[in-house]
Amino acid sequence: MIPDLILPSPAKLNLFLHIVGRRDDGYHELQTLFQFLDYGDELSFTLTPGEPGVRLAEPVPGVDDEDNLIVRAARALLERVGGDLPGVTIGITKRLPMGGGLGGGSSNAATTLLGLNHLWQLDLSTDELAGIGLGLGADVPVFVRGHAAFGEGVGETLTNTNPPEDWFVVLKPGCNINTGKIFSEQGLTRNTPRIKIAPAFEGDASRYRNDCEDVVRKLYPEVNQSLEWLSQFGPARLTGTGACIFGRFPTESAARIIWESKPSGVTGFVAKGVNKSPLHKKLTELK
Ligand SMILES: C[C@](O)(CO)[C@H](O)COP(=O)(O)OP(=O)(O)OC[C@H]1O[C@@H](n2ccc(N)nc2=O)[C@H](O)[C@@H]1O
Ligand SMILES: Nc1ncnc2c1ncn2[C@@H]1O[C@H](COP(=O)(O)OP(=O)(O)OP(=O)(O)O)[C@@H](O)[C@H]1O
Repeated sequence: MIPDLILPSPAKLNLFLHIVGRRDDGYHELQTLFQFLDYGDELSFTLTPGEPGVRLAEPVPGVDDEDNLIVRAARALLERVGGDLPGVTIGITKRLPMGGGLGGGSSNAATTLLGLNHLWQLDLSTDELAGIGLGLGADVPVFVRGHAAFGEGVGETLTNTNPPEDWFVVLKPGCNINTGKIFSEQGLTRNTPRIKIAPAFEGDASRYRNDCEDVVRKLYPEVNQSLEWLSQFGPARLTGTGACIFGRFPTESAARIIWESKPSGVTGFVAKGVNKSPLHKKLTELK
């Protein structure tokens, strides 16, 4: 069957990630710089008027359909709008590693919210969709809003910004990292001084860091080794709570030269940093 809509579900990088405090409910307050990559998963939406409800064309390996953020996003939207809507089957081409710090699941949730808002002609505002998204995960709102941003709170307070659109080598060390585990580590830095103004770009690499990096390096030697290798060519950093790491390069060819020389067995990809999400670019083209 030909899908009614095919949309990208891009990755994000945390160009830096500072932990500046902890809320009473245990969640950590962050200051982070989000940028999108022109690389990610793809979702396809096929309306099934004779068959109500939401279903996945195929399960994502290792994730129960009921827990899948795509299904949870669609159900949250249905709950918000009620009414009699045509059913939908959602297919996924998964390229982003799970537990990689690239926000794959969160991005899938955002693409589902925006895709169904479009297909079902719901006309919900971005604020409403970001609000529904926040209920699904802290990283969902930035994917719903679709612009590179300085994130505060748990990532829901977003100020648009325009970091340079450099090229990145993203490496996936051979381990999956559970976000909750890293945030519960005793040795985590939790008191980085707050930055007062949203940085226009990342600037001086030594001033901004990923506060999860030291803990992750100690717990996962694979991440430590990959960071040591990539940092030979310039500053290399962890995204989110890992496991992926990235190095930035001014041109595609510079990034590809490093990519071609990576140690055998290391996976990952080369992608461009973009300040407008590929999802929003596609939706604008459709309008
Ligand atoms: C690390 C980031 O990727 C940075 O963009 C995000 O903050 C993580 O967001 P996420 O994947 O949506 O994380 P969640 O699935 O909501 O959180 C998993 C667990 O990590 C802990 N957690 C998460 C985010 C946060 N700001 N503080 C936390 O302490 C909580 O124990 C939570 O139960
Ligand atoms: N559609 C989905 N795609 C990927 N993971 C999903 C999905 N739905 C639910 N999950 C669950 O979410 C977990 C985190 O996956 P995700 O790909 O978002 O990790 P991540 O890149 O580390 O995210 P973050 O950067 O937000 O911490 C997975 O281990 C999986 O159990």
